Amino acid sequence: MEYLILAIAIVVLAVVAAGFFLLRGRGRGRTAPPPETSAGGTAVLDDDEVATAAPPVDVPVAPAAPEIELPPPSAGRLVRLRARLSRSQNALGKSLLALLSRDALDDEAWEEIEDTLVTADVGVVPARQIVDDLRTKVKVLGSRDPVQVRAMLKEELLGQLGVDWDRTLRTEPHGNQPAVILVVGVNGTGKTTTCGKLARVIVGDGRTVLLGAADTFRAAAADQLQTWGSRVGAEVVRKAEGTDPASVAFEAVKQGIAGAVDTVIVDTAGRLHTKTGLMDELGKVKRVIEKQAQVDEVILVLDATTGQNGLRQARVFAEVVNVTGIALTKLDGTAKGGIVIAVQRELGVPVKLVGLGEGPDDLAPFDPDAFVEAILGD
Ligand SMILES: Nc1nc2c(ncn2[C@@H]2O[C@H](COP(=O)(O)OP(=O)(O)OP(=O)(O)O)[C@@H](O)[C@H]2O)c(=O)[nH]1
Repeated sequence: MEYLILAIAIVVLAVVAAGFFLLRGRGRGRTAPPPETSAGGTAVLDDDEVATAAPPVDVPVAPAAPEIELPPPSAGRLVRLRARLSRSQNALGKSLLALLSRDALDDEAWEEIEDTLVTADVGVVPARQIVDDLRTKVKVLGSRDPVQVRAMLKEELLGQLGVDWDRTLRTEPHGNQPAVILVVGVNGTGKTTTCGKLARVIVGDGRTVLLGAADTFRAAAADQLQTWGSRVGAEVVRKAEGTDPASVAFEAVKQGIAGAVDTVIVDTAGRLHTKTGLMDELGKVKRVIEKQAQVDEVILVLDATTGQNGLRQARVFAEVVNVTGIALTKLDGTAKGGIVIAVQRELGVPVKLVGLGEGPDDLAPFDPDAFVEAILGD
């Protein structure tokens, strides 16, 4: 009996002990799990914590500095743009070659050749001279195979374009002064665009440029120039609309000297109502620049699509300022490439630059050989 009571007591004790340990174990399972971490080790906050966390702070982002572009150098530009030149001028070369290759080169054929040249804006006098020269050459040549005819025409066109002109654009600083380029021309010819493209050519050649927005007639012209300048890191000097253009030109050259810039390009207005006003203004701009530095180039911008009208404008500008070179724009938009011959003859100054499109790098130094090759095709 005593044994039975002892056994029951042991069983009761065992059950009580088991119950105690069981309850303890469950309580432990209810303790908060350790916080999870994201892959980066940052604690992931639960909803309550999110509600009490500090609100996100807007960190001010500095405006991105405009990216400075590095345009291609001047060398080889016309070769790169040759396709564009061929597209616009090839028809002229093709018809001249076809006419010159005819079996019978009678008076009628020569007249057609002359007409083709006049239609391409070569000008009446140069067209007649080209025909006379070609007639003599054909007589000397005797037989005419296509290769000979092409070589003969190339020689004649090169002679008319003038291979001996100095077409160097003086953009290099001298002494401790920058080169100064004054850009003149009627509004709409592509003057401001040419200033911007020229800045790219010079920067592409490894030099520094400052642009002077002396076309104070139109605020948009200065804005346009500013956009061109900022793309290549060129400083732009501008003043309020209506300011005396000469004061802008003066300031631009002054800053160019102070900043040891290589080249200062000054854009001018062309929209003046009287020729006298235009003369006075351009003359003053030039004189004021010359108080501090020499003007190395006066570039006249002409729109190739305006033909004889453009030549008339050219004459007016040439009377006002001593033009040292011509920038012929929009040559991609006309088949009348003969204007190069006409304008050089008219003004007695060389075409130094040609515009072949609206793209920022569609301005090239003029090279007669590449030009004639593009006209004649392969
Ligand atoms: N197709 C073609 N368009 C050109 C060329 N050069 C300039 N242009 C365009 O001609 C238009 C007139 O150019 P601007 O530079 O504004 O003319 P602007 O003479 O300076 O006139 P303002 O700015 O009023 O002084 C623009 O749409 C140019 O993109 C070129 O070589 N080919």
